[in-house]
Amino acid sequence: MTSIAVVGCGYLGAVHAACMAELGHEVVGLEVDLERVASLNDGRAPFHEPGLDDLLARGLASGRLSFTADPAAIAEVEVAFICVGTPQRRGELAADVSHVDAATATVAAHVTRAGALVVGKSTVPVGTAPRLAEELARTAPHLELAWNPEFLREGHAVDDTLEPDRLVLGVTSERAEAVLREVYATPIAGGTPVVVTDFATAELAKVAANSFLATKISFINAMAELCEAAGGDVVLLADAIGHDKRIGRSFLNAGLGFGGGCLPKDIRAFMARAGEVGADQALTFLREVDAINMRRRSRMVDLAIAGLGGSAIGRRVGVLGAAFKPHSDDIRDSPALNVAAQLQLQGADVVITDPEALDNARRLWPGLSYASTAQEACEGVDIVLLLTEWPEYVGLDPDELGTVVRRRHVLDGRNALDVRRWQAAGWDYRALGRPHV
Ligand SMILES: NC(=O)C1=CN([C@@H]2O[C@H](COP(=O)(O)OP(=O)(O)OC[C@H]3O[C@@H](n4cnc5c(N)ncnc54)[C@H](O)[C@@H]3O)[C@@H](O)[C@H]2O)C=CC1
Ligand SMILES: O=C(O)[C@H]1O[C@H](OP(=O)(O)OP(=O)(O)OC[C@H]2O[C@@H](n3ccc(=O)[nH]c3=O)[C@H](O)[C@@H]2O)[C@H](O)[C@@H](O)[C@@H]1O
Repeated sequence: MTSIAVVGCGYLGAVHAACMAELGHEVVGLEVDLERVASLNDGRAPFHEPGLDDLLARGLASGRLSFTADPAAIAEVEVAFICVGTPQRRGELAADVSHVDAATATVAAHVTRAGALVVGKSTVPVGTAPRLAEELARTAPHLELAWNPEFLREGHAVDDTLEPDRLVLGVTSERAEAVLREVYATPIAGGTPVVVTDFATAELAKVAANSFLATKISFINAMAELCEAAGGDVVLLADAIGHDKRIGRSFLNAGLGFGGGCLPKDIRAFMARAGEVGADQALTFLREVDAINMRRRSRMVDLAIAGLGGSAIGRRVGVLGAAFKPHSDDIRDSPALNVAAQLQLQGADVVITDPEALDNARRLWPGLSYASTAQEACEGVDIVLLLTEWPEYVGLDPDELGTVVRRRHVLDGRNALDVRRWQAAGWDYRALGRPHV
């Protein structure tokens, strides 16, 4: 059992803290947001993440898990994970690492145990770890730094943490590696591969992985543009190339593209950092990845307006989905909300529904209208837009929904609906990258 602090208990840190307790460690989560602390100590995840409430309940009941805003509580820990946010800086591509700096300073000031390991998990620009290590050497020489980037997906965060595809340990000593191998003894014993690296490789592995995933999505969305121009079907195209084991079918789902709190900001921060370290040309392709991705949102708006007869003014639009992807209530850079807001700005009366993200959406876009069910959102609408492929929307009965709409016209922004079924129910079905379905 290792005594652990997790600093920053958002989407990453709350899951990490609960999972570390599940693995048998003694964990204190340090979080500046008092509401978040109270909710976590009550066993209620402050956001939607499948399985997290159960884990919190077990951890709290075991007495091995607690949350606090008081940094004095982390004095005796052996390992302090840094899990605070690294958002895009306003008006720039680069990441804002000020929270990481502040969290590291808090750990330096409060962890007193000699030899304790400070472990960065936040996604940072390459070069951050050596800078923080120097800072610690000056301010808290009794502490050592390691970098252990996190690859979990929202919506699958618990499983991804307990059984990760791999662990990347950026370390500068055998002792640091040994401490981290002890922390992750259970997944390692279960077969999780471990890649031990220097700091730079560990930091780069994270943004390289997200850049690759973003590139894969934009590649298939570029093919969708081609299909729209040349008459192909991007879903069949993805199947056709995805059967090639060297390519693989995952992350080839064409549609509205990627959003969320990570892929968009990470590729931008990576481009900005490449310039700073003198590799100006290396990542210019990511600009195109970003541009292809953003073009899908405009294309969706154009298709919707075309479906409304050329103007959105005074027309009613029902939107299924607000979260950036299913199984999450995260609306950071949500393609669905972006499209909904653009249509509203063009004069449509847009009503949005989502099983988990409505409260977050209301806070960010109070000017849009919201409904708690698909039927309510689609009451009297001229067009239905599927923008987040929640299973409950994919499984909707087109006959039943057809009774509440004004026109049976659906735009599938995620290529997720059963085309034949919707067409058989008399719906005019349109999708991105499938001009002839
Ligand atoms: N959300 C995700 O699925 C993943 C996120 N990441 C990375 O993890 C980092 C965190 O991301 P999220 O959890 O999504 O962000 P978040 O914004 O949900 O959570 C950050 C939390 O840190 C707290 N915080 C800020 N400064 C603090 C301080 N000095 N002391 C204590 N708490 C503090 C905030 O109040 C907030 O609750 C980012 O670098 C992100 O790129 C990596 C993998 C997955
Ligand atoms: O750094 C992070 O925070 C995380 O970012 C992503 O995870 P996440 O943002 O939770 O979601 P993804 O499942 O990657 O989906 C991202 C976006 O891409 C879209 N997407 C995904 C797959 C696909 O084929 N097509 C597609 O448009 C999704 O709808 C969503 O908007 C990565 O998958 C994680 O490995 C990483 O840890």
